[in-house]
Amino acid sequence: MSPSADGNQATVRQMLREVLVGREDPESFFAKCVSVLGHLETRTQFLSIIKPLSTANTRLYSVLSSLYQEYFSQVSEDDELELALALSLLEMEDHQTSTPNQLPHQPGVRDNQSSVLLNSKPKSQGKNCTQQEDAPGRGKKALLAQSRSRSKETFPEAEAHKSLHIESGDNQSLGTSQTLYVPVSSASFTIPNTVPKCEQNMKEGDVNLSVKPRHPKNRRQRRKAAIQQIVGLTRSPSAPPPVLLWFRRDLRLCDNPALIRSLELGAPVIPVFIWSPEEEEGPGVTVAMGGACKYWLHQALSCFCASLERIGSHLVFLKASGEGTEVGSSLQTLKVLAKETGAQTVMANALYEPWLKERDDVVFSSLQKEGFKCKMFHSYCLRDPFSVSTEGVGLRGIGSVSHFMSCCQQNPGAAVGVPLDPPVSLPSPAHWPQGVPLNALGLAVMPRRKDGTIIDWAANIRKSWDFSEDGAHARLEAFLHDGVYRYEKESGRADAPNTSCLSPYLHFGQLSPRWLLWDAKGARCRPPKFQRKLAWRDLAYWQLTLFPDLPWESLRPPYKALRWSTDRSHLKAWQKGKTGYPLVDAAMRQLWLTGWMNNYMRHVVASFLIAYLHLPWQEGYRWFQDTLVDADVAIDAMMWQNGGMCGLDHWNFVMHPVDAAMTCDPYGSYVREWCPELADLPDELIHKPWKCPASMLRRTGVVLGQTYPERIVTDLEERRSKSLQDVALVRKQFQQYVDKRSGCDLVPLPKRLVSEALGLSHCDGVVLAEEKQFLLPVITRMEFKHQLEDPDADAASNPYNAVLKGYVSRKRDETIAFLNERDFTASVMYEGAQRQERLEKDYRRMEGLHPSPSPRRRVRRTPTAKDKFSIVPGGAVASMH
Ligand SMILES: Cc1cc2nc3c(=O)[nH]c(=O)nc-3n(C[C@H](O)[C@H](O)[C@H](O)COP(=O)(O)OP(=O)(O)OC[C@H]3O[C@@H](n4cnc5c(N)ncnc54)[C@H](O)[C@@H]3O)c2cc1C
Repeated sequence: MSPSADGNQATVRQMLREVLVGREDPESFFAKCVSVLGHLETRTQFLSIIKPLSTANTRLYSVLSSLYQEYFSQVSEDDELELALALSLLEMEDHQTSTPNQLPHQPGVRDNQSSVLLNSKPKSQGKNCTQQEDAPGRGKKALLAQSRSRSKETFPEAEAHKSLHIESGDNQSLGTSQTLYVPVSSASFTIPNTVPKCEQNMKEGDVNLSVKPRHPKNRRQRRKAAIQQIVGLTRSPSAPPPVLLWFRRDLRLCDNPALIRSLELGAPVIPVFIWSPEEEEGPGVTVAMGGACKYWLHQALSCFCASLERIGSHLVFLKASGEGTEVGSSLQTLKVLAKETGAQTVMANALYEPWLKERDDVVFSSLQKEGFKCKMFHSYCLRDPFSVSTEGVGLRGIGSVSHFMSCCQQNPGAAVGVPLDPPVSLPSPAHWPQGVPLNALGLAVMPRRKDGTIIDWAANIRKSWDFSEDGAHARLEAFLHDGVYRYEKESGRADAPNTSCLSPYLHFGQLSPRWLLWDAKGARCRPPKFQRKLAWRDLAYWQLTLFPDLPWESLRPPYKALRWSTDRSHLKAWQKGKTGYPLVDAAMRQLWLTGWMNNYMRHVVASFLIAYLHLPWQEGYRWFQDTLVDADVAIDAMMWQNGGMCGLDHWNFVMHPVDAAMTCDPYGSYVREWCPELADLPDELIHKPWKCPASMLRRTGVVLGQTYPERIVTDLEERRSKSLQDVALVRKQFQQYVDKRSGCDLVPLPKRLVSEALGLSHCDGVVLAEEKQFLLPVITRMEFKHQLEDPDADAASNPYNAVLKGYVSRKRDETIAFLNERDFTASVMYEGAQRQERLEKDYRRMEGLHPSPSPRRRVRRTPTAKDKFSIVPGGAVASMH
């Protein structure tokens, strides 16, 4: 086959995708196919091009093959030409017949909508058609081309909205066939709020304008009826039952596999959102949906419903219902909905919180038992966390992003694939089920004061964000044009928007990680550090699937016994941004007012809570879950566990509340924005107002303890030492969880990882039966290892003191950036070399040979510290009965 033929076929395949997503109708597709491939090639290749549909979408396949059969079974050239003519003129036909007088006036049809369409009819329409009718002597391709360009000219709204064809009527002669344009994004579809849900169907009523066929047995008519079924917009009793498209945290049109797949079924689609707080919350203390998140969800649902309305559909809101006193469940609600609508298929995109996955498994298996077809798609993470395996990589370094990426590289699983385009229309059911108004879900209920006035705590959040999918794409675009250029080195800056601010959109699935990855890869500036952030996100979900208790239980057993402070006043001060440390306060106020702060600031406030206030990490987690608009159980819990010293990956640093400002807010503008009472202090003192001379405070109107709080703790060094000593104490107390050889903490492994480590299949019963606990040495902060040797030493004398001092951290950032430059390949090669060394060492030991001198290695840590301990332990699994 020639390259150009290859290219043509690729074009045709691309066009076929448009048919699948409803952007093109089968007849136009076939006509274009003949035009692109030519008569002969269409005859020989068409059937093989559409062959995949014979299993994937049988209805579309049969329509296309009947189009093909019909076209090529025409014996006479005249017939062929007539068919081509008919195909090419489909867009003209409606204007011949759909005049107001000719339209049967059906109940429920809103004239104002149809009139928009009808008014746009060109005056010269009759003439155009006559010209077409005069054309039989001309070439088929020319005719098609001419017809297309004319229809664009005369019906610009059709082109603009990529209209669907809703066809009906006898096509024997051009004068009697009918095609109605259904604009999918025009104002003519706006439904007044006052129209009840059932009447909102009337927008679908436009479709009903189609005239009943006069010769139903006519061959072409039958074919068109089939097409109508494919597009799913007919109201005939034989229309396929609707599909329930269950939206959860995938509130988007772009790159939504469940949405596209349900469209491909060719049935009406009923998008539904079910609010079930009990299911969402799961076991333990997840605070899965805090106040800020619920508010975002409310707004996002409202925006998404509007997006669906623009493509001729809408979102049905439901509160989970139960039977009798039973707590409302999604399963029950779906069953009721299926009964009401006659739906036999349910589709959704998967969620990975273990309790939600369990709920989904129960829902789908129970529906399947009752004869429903159910399909779950994967799109929330780049990689399905349940499919990530440590096989071939081992457990060494588990918890770090490099280890996780190694696992993904070694066990690639399903390809990430190409993002899917959004559909331009969504077929609606004949009858919409009765939902509840969005407000009834109670997601954005504001408290009231005693006097009845509303406390609108979300006013600033509203000002700070655009909650729509378009808003997500606008942010992404803005970031890829600007912030991305500074991301590699300056993403820690609090005073400049150098990060993407996409986290809430990713959390609610308004932007898919795959879409983000593709755009980031396609951008002119492609910092590996940014792309690795998506791996961090996946890593968090992987950890949550392995350790479902992640949001409330410390992974390292000894740390559960740590002595924490119970000082509620300190906690309150931290939450309200009144600690007396301007950098911490600015961040906490930004969080309260906008629902967000950048990653660096999250580290600063987390370090302050844990290392200096000695408050348990769970308090920080819970506050974040309630106040962040991107609050994400998996990421938040992983980060707070790491910050709280008990996660898989110890942070090997502690942020100092003043020194950190040298990196993230060197000129004090961030503090000035969020703590305006300090705005007049000079740059060099704005982060430590307690050092200001009294005269300066007077001049700038700052009264410590009045206009700005006094520091709630002043003995920072002592508090750090105390924190270290507490850790040393519990590590001594629970020695069985400390690896004697390396000094690393030992973490009990979940069964899934044990099976992988032992090379067993996941469901192998042997490991489960033996009831053994397997312990793995994990990344451990170097200063803790040293402290174990000298438990009473103070933090300052610890050579591995983890506190970052201003510019040292920037240097560290640069070191890491430098290492990251080689990106993943480098770390994989490094890991590979290390594995090789280990094998060699084991071999020598077994053979009784002298150990070979170890080669010099690059160590990934703060360059100033001496390299006595390695933070990454060996990966041997020990077992305890
Ligand atoms: C204590 C603490 C708690 C956190 N809690 C959350 C949370 O609840 N929800 C949340 O989305 N992020 C959380 N993060 C991670 C990170 O701070 C935010 O994802 C980031 O600040 C969001 O801003 P951005 O979109 O501009 O990020 P960018 O730097 O532009 O990164 C792009 C995306 O990558 C992902 N990402 C970035 N950093 C991380 C990370 N460390 N771990 C996992 N994914 C990451 C996010 O989805 C983010 O939107 C937390 C970090 C800390 C230190």
